[in-house]
Amino acid sequence: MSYIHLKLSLLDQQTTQPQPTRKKVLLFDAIRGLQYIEDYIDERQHDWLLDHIDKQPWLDDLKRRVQHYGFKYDYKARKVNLDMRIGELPEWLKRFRDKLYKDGQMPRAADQVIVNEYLPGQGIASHIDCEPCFEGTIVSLSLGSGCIMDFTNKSDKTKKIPVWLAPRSLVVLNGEARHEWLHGIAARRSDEWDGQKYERRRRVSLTFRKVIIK
Ligand SMILES: O=C(O)CCC(=O)C(=O)O
Ligand SMILES: [Fe+2]
Repeated sequence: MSYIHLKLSLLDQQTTQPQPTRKKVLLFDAIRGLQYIEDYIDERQHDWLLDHIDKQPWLDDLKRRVQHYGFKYDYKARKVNLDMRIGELPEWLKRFRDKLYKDGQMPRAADQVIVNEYLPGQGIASHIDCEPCFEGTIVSLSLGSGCIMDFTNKSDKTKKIPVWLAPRSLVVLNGEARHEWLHGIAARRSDEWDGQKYERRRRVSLTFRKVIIK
């Protein structure tokens, strides 16, 4: 991509999707334990992280591409154990793992990270992250495109709450948000937010977790 293209795509990003104006931390009355932090990382950190991710190999055994760090997660068996340990998180991820811990976003430092890539039209089915596999705090950092994540109440599926995830934002699931609500991203090419339609672009997310070793 040429410099001009890059500039244009950044400009495009600024004008076509809702952008964070100032640091905003949102708590949701309806979903206890859900926290949304805009501008969790700055643009330099965002680009640095994406750059590192794009230098690593991707797995494409799912509908979307993923990278697993620390431990491999078995989506079919919904399990993770010591046999699936890959090793320490790479240095470039440790920085953010440490930041999350120091900022108090995670009570224990993460030892597993999954990177998900979503091209326009791709999503992730509604789910609750494996409860016996991972501790009670799950954190997800968004890069690239914004998108809507839907939260659906586990015991009343008519309760569905959309949350806009802007690039560079952090979403933190604890308590009910972690255990009583499913989260998912619809597989579509655009999102409607505040009465406006936003075309999706490539989104990359990093989900930080602490594995429960039995
Ligand atoms: O893309 C995201 O922000 C969430 C990913 C997710 O829910 C997961 O990997 O379990
Ligand atoms: Fe999840």
